[in-house]
Formats: sequence, structure tokens, C-alpha cells
Amino acid sequence: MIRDLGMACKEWGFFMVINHGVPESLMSMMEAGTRDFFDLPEDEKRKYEGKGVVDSVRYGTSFGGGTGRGHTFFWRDFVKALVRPQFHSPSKPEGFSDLLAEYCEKMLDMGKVLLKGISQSLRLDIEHINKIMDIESSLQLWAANRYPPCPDPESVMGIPAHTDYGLLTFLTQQGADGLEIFHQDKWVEVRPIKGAILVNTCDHIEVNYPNNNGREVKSILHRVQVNTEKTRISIVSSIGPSPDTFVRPIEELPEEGEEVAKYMGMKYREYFDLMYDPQAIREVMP
Ligand SMILES: O=C(O)CCC(=O)C(=O)O
Ligand SMILES: [Fe+2]
Repeated sequence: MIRDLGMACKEWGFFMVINHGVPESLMSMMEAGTRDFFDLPEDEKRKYEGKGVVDSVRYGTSFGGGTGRGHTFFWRDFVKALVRPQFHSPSKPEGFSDLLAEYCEKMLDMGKVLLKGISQSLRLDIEHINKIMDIESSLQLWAANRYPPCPDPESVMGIPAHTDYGLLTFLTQQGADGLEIFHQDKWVEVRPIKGAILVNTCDHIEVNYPNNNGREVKSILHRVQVNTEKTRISIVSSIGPSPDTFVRPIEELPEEGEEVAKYMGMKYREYFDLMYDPQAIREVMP
């Protein structure tokens, strides 16, 4: 089991978890609550339009912003909430915030267990990742995406290819498939097992273990295709290091004159600050 998990992290950066212990009733309430959020009137949702990744609650849409056909590369609405270290939630629909708190707690619990398994698969102490990432103060985000049917799916993407920040992303979907992961130079469609939670390993785990004597974890490149028929909704939660964790490769740094380290270290909080400030990125990059 641990070996399989290690293999999945190294070869794929992606796996599905069944028998995860998250009650089915909670998962379906979450699905319904998310649908109800997206069905709120547009002006209710637009209250949450913001700029930064860690705005406490943020809503965005590819539609109705005057982008016009041919200029719309994303085909989705999304909502994001920062749920830890401080808890934030959309205030509607009614009861949603209690549901979100419970759901995210279960996701974090599952994440801790998986990170123990991943630590073991890297031949590290079972608590290694949870400890060095200060998972008890994890920066946890919840997000949902809605991809409406699209008359011209060839010319847009639900979300273009990207990797996720953080340690692990958990994902469930409803309505239609569409997620694809990049594996051995090919895009592979993900067809989830019913009730499974999809997991991908993310940037801040790859930075730590980029090539640790053959022990490595990949941050998987993925994207979402849309279709002409059905709306797809995905529910995403991301667990990361604590905002103050300094994340850097743990492998020995190269000797002078050798190849430079693949990644520079920085606090998780600084990473978020940089992500939306291109000028700042130019200043810190060698
Ligand atoms: O909708 C999906 O399946 C993927 C969403 C995603 O990649 C993201 O929100 O980062
Ligand atoms: Fe993603």
C-alpha cells in the first residue's frame, strides 16, 4: 500500500482514494450546497469578486465581463474561500458555512493521513511532512468550479494546463468528466470511480522532494476540457504548509560550481504574495 502510494506520487502525481471515511451524506450535502451557491443571483456572487488568491472569499467568472467570444480562454465560474488558519465562507446559501467547516475538517484529517503515508513512502519518519510543513496551522483553501456547456469546446478550456500550489489537492466532480492529467507526454482523461476522492500532489511537495536520491514527488500538470452537453461542477480543497513555513528542497544543496538547486526556498506566505505581482517575481528570480 505504502509502496503503491509512493509509486503514484512519483510516476503520476495523482491517485484516487476510496474508503476515505468521509460520509457520503456530507459529500452530497456539499455538492448540493455548491450548486446552490452557483445558482445564487449574479450580484450576490459578485460581492466576492477580488484580486488576490488569499482574499478570504473570492468569486470569479469568465462570462459577462465583456471578453467576447474568441477572447475567452477559461470557461468557468469559480468561488474560493480561505478556510484555515482563519475560517472564511460565503454567507449564502443558508447553512453553507457550517457545512464547509465540517467538510474541510474532514479533508484536512484525510490529508494528514495521506501525508503520513507519503512520508513513509519516501523512507522518512511517518510524521516528517506533517511536522516540517506545520500542518496543524495549514493554509487550507476550498474552491469550486462550474463549467457550463460550451458551444465550441475546441476553442476554449475550462481551465488551461497548470499545476496546483500547496501540498495536496482533493477533488470531487459532478455532472460530467473533463479533467485531464499529463502523463508521459500525453494527456490522460480522468474517469473517477464513484464516491472516490481524487488527489493530486502539488508544487510545495515537489519543491521539498524534487529529486531526493530517486525519492521524488511530482506536481502534476492538469487541465479541464468542457463539452457541449452538460455542466460540470468540481469541488476542490487544497491543503498547504502553514503560511510561515519556509519551503525549500530538503536534499543536500549542490556544491559550488555544480548545478544550482532546482528551486529557491521561500515562505508559503511569500509565494502567494509573489504570485500576483510579476514585478516582485522578476526581482527575486536569479
Ligand atoms: O475542475 C477540475 O477538475 C480541476 C480544477 C482545478 O484544477 C483547480 O481548481 O485547480
Ligand atoms: Fe488545479
